[in-house]
Amino acid sequence: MTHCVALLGGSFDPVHHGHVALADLFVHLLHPDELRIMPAGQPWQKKAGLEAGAADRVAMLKLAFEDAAIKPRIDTREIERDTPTYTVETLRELRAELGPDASIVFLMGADQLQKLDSWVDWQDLFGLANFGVAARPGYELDAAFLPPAVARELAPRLATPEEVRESKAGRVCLAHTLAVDISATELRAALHAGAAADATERKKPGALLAPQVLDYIQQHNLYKS
Ligand SMILES: Nc1ncnc2c1ncn2[C@@H]1O[C@H](COP(=O)(O)OP(=O)(O)OP(=O)(O)O)[C@@H](O)[C@H]1O
Ligand SMILES: O=C(O)c1ccc[n+]([C@@H]2O[C@H](COP(=O)([O-])O)[C@@H](O)[C@H]2O)c1
Repeated sequence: MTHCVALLGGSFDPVHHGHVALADLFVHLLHPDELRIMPAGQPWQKKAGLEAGAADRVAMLKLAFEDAAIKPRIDTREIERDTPTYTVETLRELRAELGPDASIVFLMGADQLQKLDSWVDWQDLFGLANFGVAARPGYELDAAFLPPAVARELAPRLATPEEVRESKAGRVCLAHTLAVDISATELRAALHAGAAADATERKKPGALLAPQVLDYIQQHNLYKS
């Protein structure tokens, strides 16, 4: 059986139930040998920058995934790099480390697929890894709603989870069943609003992330002011 590594990259500012559900879904679909979580160092498309520091984002990831079906390795290489975070660079490194035969599956939500053609050297990504893309409320997975260049690139690559698991790169599995309407943007806003959130229609932070992560945020005074 092919050695399979599922990889979830993200800003995780902070990690929330949507991230854990996305990773869990693909662990169940792919049965990977390894799950890696890769916090971005300098996610260049997030123009406003990140609010929490790298050490806090890593600490929160460890807490959020402590009960996961497969205990992930938190891979900090993108944080240690002092240049903007380009996935193509990370996947080149990983391919060199894992060898030509490993199945690498980069996981993402539908919002990222919608703008995949804005990623640096995006067409090279398919030579390096497979992709597992999950539905996300507010974003379409259907080809008719994707940028035409992305839809064209995807069409011949669509595959079942079993095919992706046994393929080293170039295949894409779409998972339509995820429906977690949570974003870190909304979560940061709820945390900043604090007690005021109780008096509004806003969802409470406790509904959006793991209790141990919320405790960490409160103990370390993150997302205040
Ligand atoms: N609710 C969700 N459902 C499906 N995928 C998600 C969800 N939230 C995040 N993801 C995916 O997880 C990865 C990392 O996301 P990220 O850390 O940027 O969180 P975010 O909630 O999108 O953050 P922000 O609101 O700050 O943009 C991305 O591939 C993103 O598509
Ligand atoms: O390589 C790129 O140009 C690129 C552009 C946008 C996003 N990404 C990656 O996609 C993942 C999710 O990004 P984000 O912004 O939703 O946290 C994370 O691993 C980013 O490094 C990568």
